[in-house]
Amino acid sequence: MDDARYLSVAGVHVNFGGLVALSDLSFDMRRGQIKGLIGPNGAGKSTLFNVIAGLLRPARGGVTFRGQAIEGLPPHRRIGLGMARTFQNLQIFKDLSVLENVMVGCHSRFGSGILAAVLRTRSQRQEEERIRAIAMQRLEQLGLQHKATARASELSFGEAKILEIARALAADPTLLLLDEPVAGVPHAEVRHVMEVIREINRSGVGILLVEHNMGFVMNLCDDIVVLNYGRKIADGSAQSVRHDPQVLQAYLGEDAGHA
Ligand SMILES: Nc1ncnc2c1ncn2[C@@H]1O[C@H](COP(=O)(O)OP(=O)(O)OP(=O)(O)O)[C@@H](O)[C@H]1O
Repeated sequence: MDDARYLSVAGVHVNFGGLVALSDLSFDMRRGQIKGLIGPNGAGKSTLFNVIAGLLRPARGGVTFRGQAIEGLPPHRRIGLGMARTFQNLQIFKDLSVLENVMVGCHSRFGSGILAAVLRTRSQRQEEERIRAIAMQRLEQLGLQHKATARASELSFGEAKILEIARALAADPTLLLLDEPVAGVPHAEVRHVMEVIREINRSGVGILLVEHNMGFVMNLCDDIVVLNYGRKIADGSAQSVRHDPQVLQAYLGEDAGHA
């Protein structure tokens, strides 16, 4: 397998009726890197994310992950290959405990059949204990273990976002897709979320994230892909992207539009 093309998007084209959402979109992601996906509103970021995660099939083009073509593969099969994701809007179970929320994420890795669930066999109980232990490990890794028995609804917004990341991590991915990890997170908690993501990355997990918070993206990401009107207009380090005339134009143009 080619580490430089751990994830590879090639010539992806998506249209919704007459609207072209992604046009001949290509980029590669190295194994273990943190890559950001940015662009003005409507640029195609969510569409691209959904193509990579398997919620949307491109009209043309393909996606390979760890050398394997995955377009057409449903999301749960991608999890099996080592790809997990979080969502733009919080998708936690507020009435479950923090630990139980993470345990839900582990179930994509394990799975005694439905009969075992009904009979609650010995092997199922053992499996549940294993899942509980793994979920607890994830909480410890992300510094949320002290909240394990709290209801998810009691968490701060930043902690809830971290809980969602912990749940995705429970599937033991090698690539984590984060959809706006600090959207709505109060300024005071943003740095903490950034540290958590860095820590996950240090443990060997690659991160691809969509985010509007520019300071967050510039600080955190090794590389950044910039989209505008469904096309890639830049792909490189924060330093190079920050000064790219096309990128400046895309954002300034948008500001001018809102003025
Ligand atoms: N299901 C859909 N049906 C029709 N048009 C859609 C659909 N999803 C997205 N679009 C359109 O495709 C384009 C790209 O949308 P997308 O949501 O991918 O952009 P984005 O960069 O994620 O935007 P934002 O930053 O606002 O979330 C937009 O013009 C949007 O209106």
